[in-house]
Amino acid sequence: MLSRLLAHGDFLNLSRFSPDAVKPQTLQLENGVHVHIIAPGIVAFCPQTLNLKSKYIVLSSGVHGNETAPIEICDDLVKRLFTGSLVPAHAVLFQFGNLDAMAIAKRFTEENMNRLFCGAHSAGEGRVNDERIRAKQLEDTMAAFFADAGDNAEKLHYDLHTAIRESKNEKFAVYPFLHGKPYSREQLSFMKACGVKTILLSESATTTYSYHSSLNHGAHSFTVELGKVQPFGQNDMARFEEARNTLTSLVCEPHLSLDDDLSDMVIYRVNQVINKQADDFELYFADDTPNFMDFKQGDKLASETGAKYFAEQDGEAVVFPNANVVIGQRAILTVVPASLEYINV
Ligand SMILES: O=C(O)CCC(=O)N[C@@H](CCC(=O)O)C(=O)O
Ligand SMILES: [Zn+2]
Repeated sequence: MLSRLLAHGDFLNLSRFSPDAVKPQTLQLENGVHVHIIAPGIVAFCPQTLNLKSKYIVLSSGVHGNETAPIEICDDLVKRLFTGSLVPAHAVLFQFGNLDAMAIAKRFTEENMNRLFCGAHSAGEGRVNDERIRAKQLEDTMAAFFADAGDNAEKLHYDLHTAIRESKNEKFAVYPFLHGKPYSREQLSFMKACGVKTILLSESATTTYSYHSSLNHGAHSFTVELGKVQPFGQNDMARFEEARNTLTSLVCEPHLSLDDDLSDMVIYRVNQVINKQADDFELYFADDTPNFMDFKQGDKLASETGAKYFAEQDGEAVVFPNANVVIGQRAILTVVPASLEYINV
């Protein structure tokens, strides 16, 4: 395994197709970088020396198995770190989330992993499926990684996804609920440098991975949506060049110079979180309606036995509409325009 990893860095392929060969171990590359192989799909790289300015960065991808563009970006970074063509300036943990779902090119095998964080993996019936077990492993390995950071180091978590449908704003990020903590102007600049100029303020508690790391580790965290679901190898990676370059700089440059001009950022806040309550939940717009399609006040958005849902304001837009979620889960978010002043940055 080692010779293959050092020659090609194909950690993701090994993890996917020969997981038993991926044994936990720490090695040191010729350039002095320490590599901690933690489990299939989970690996950390640490520079030979860390200092008070070192960042602790978690890049998770593939929490949904068919969201391939970010998996390909992270696979490429991991390959270049293993083979020494990139040298990290900060500690970075890569987590390729749902290896089983990648194998079947599906969002998940049994249960949506991105609803299983903040300990939800162990609630109710407990860790009864592979997604629940893996969500706990992702949480545990993140906790161990951030524990090394101590209290003062900057902790970052970008949970990289792609949307199921087209989006009017192709790249966007969900800023998890901060419970009154300040929003970060620097983080918005970082998103902009990634080509992500649309930000959606969640403003409520969830059990997503980015909310978990924000709440429980005080990390600067985002769910980042890069384009639309495509099979492996079929992404137009040119569309994600800014994200790829900026993530590379984040990992490899001691200090990032970011453009502080946020005037072209588009900020939305969530207005309605519509959870599915009945089997007959139905959307009232076309299947190919893109994310951020806006409606007029009073337009009917969805219905199900016992409830009808309407746009409450002119310009209210839908994000992540999905009638096929399980009962109790989010079937639509609606968002309304907000501003930088609204979040005081
Ligand atoms: O396109 C969709 O419907 C879903 C894309 C996706 O996986 N989005 C994340 C967002 C998580 C968040 O709200 O922070 C998800 O639904 O898990
Ligand atoms: Zn996703």
